[in-house]
Amino acid sequence: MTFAASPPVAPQSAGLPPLPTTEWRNLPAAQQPAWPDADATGRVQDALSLAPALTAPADVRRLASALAHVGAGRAFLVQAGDCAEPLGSQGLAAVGGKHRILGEMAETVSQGSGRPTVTIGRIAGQYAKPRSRPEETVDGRVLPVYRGDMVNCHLPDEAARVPDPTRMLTAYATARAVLNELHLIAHRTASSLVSWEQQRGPGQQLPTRSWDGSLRSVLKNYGQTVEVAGAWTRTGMWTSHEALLLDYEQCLVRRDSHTGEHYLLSTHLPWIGERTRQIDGAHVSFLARVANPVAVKIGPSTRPEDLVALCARLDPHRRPGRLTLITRFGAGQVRDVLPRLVEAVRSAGHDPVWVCDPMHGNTVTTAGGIKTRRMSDVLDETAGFFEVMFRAEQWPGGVHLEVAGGPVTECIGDGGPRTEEGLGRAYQTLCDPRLNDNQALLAARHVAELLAKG
Ligand SMILES: O=C[C@H](O)[C@H](O)COP(=O)(O)O
Ligand SMILES: C=C(OP(=O)(O)O)C(=O)O
Ligand SMILES: [Mn+2]
Repeated sequence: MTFAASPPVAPQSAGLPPLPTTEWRNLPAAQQPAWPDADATGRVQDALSLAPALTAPADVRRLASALAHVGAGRAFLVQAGDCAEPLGSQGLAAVGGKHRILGEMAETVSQGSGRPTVTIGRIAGQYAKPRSRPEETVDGRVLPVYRGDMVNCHLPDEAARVPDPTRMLTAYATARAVLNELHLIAHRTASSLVSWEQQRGPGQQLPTRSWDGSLRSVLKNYGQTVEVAGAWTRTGMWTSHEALLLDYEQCLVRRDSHTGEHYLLSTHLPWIGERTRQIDGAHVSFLARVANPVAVKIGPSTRPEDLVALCARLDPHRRPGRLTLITRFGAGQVRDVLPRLVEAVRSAGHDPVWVCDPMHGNTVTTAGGIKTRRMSDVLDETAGFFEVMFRAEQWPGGVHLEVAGGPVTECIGDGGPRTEEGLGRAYQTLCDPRLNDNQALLAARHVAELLAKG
């Protein structure tokens, strides 16, 4: 049996408010840049609106179906990648490392859970960043803050920090190239898996991970090898990013002529960030209207009644796989804050996918001004999330991590620098500190153990 053969998930958009509409343009939109030239921005938007979609509705629906299986406790989700992806050749060069580490993490988790792992990258679109403050001081100079490569440049220079709308075109082109690279990697991996499959001797274990997200690869709990080659012909992982920059995202909404639904085809899974999840804000209004599965980050200040309102707005028909809640409370708060939110959501009759982001509630700044995270906090918040979920008899659906896919030194602790002094060796992130390969696998093993225990 395969997930592909499972009953199809009902169209996500049945009963959703219609598109196209510009309603969200009249609503407050937090964290948007002030483009200096409205005409230039308009020309970029015209070009983007005519450009080919980056993802396909059928693939987006397949992800919704996979997430429905996660929600039902039949699979686990690993979502990971850069905090802020770089544009251009640098972005492209990072794809192989990301694909490799996500695959290894998924395999590790599957071995612990005995379940398939749905693998989603923070990739091919994670180019815009919300920030805590509009300005920062670098070497005594006050500068507008870096807002992601799609908006401005990270270099500490006044001119470089001016928002440039043509960056949206470069972002689109980079996302396209990254997706193409993911397809090529998936094809290569498919061929080698098929030949390995043909040569393998009796009793040899098949891999359990499902790189392509279709969950049709070799799944312990789902019977025999099924159409391995067919299953590996897509991207190798699903894509996701924070749908932050509405001037870009709204240009990539397309109507699916088969179903009449409107999809945001800049990605498979768009999410709303902690800083833009206002119930009456533009981001919620926008994503409430698209047929993709959607996610929302929720921080420690989330009130149960606000979360229930968000669930009602984003998933009024309570469709399996439609809504993912990504919790990011910090190791010190997860055990206090999460139980009431889980209870409120359950009592309101919603059944979202619950995912733990043990990174964003645990960011600290060193005395020298470097942003970092401690592995001990990352592992502790993950453990707290599992404890709370198991106690509430809810499936802990997945983890959401920032990983580099290389030997960076951005987070302190096991598998990386022991102290702050070691951070400078290979601190390369454009925004938040990411796990290196050792730390990412450590986090995956930790999850595997927690799953096996639970
Ligand atoms: O993830 C990226 C966010 O932009 C980040 O966590 C906020 O970072 P800041 O506090 O440095 O602005
Ligand atoms: C900004 C981010 O997260 P959050 O919205 O949870 O702060 C992020 O995921 O990079
Ligand atoms: Mn981040």
